[in-house]
Amino acid sequence: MSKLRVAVLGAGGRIGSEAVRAVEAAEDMELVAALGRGDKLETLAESGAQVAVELTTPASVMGNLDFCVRHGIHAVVGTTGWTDERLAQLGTSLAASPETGVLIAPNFSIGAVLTMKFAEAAAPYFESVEVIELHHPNKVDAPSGTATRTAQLIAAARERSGSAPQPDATVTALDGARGADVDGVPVHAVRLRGLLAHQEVLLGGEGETLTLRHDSLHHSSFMPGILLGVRRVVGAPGLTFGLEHFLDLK
Ligand SMILES: NC(=O)C1=CN([C@@H]2O[C@H](COP(=O)(O)OP(=O)(O)OC[C@H]3O[C@@H](n4cnc5c(N)ncnc54)[C@H](OP(=O)(O)O)[C@@H]3O)[C@@H](O)[C@H]2O)C=CC1
Ligand SMILES: O=C(O)C1=N[C@H](C(=O)O)C[C@H](O)C1
Repeated sequence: MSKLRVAVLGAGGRIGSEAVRAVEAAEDMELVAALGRGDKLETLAESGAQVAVELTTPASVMGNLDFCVRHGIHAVVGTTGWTDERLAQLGTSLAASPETGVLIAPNFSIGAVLTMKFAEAAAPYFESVEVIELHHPNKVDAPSGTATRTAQLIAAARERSGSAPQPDATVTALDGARGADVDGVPVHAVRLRGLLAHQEVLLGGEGETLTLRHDSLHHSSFMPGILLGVRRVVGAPGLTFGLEHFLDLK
């Protein structure tokens, strides 16, 4: 069987460099390009890549994806910064290249995907829900893509089940004291030397709390998800948002 030809964009970065090693080690894949900032995207087209793994920055991702989609190169995207406007723009590009698949995964680690699922399931049963994400201090954005997605899933689940707005009688003396508001769910971002990528979902009801916590202790936690995404995206035209769609989760 021929190997999948894979390129990594952002190959010199924290997660990109780990992805390069993971693709090189995968028996069913061949690393055909490893691009950093300043490398010409034409190299990507010339490499014959079937799939590009996009792990750059929110400022670079749209241009890179536009190039990939125009050249019929499938993409597995971990880069953050997704807004409705950006997704609509990507949708327009994909409409012109309907065979091409793009997976955007706010988080590639199985534990983080499960935390999102559990939070979504639990949210309607508690009056209060807050999300705390904790990352290394070199992270470029806040809140994390994972926390934003988690809060969106929580809010949608509560809306579907007719949950009341969260109780909160606080009058804040300082802006930001209650975190960011993502669809009505408070999201707090911690940046701390020594951490990698962590998240807690705090749920509170009458006389009880439930805490869901996930810890990525090493960038290797994201690699099985990236490799799964590469294998599956070639058969999934259009946009897939969230790795859960490629997992057999009940
Ligand atoms: N979905 C997931 O599971 C995960 C997602 N992420 C996300 O991935 C992204 C990268 O994170 P991280 O590795 O920590 O960040 P880094 O800053 O370590 O890496 C980003 C890399 O991309 C390079 N780069 C920037 N622009 C381009 C470009 N146009 N073409 C090619 N390379 C480019 C940078 O080069 P230079 O240094 O020269 O600027 C840098 O080497 C972030 O958005 C992060 O949130 C991270 C971990 C897991
Ligand atoms: O920048 C990181 O490190 C991470 N970014 C992603 C995010 O913003 O959710 C995924 C993970 O949290 C690591």
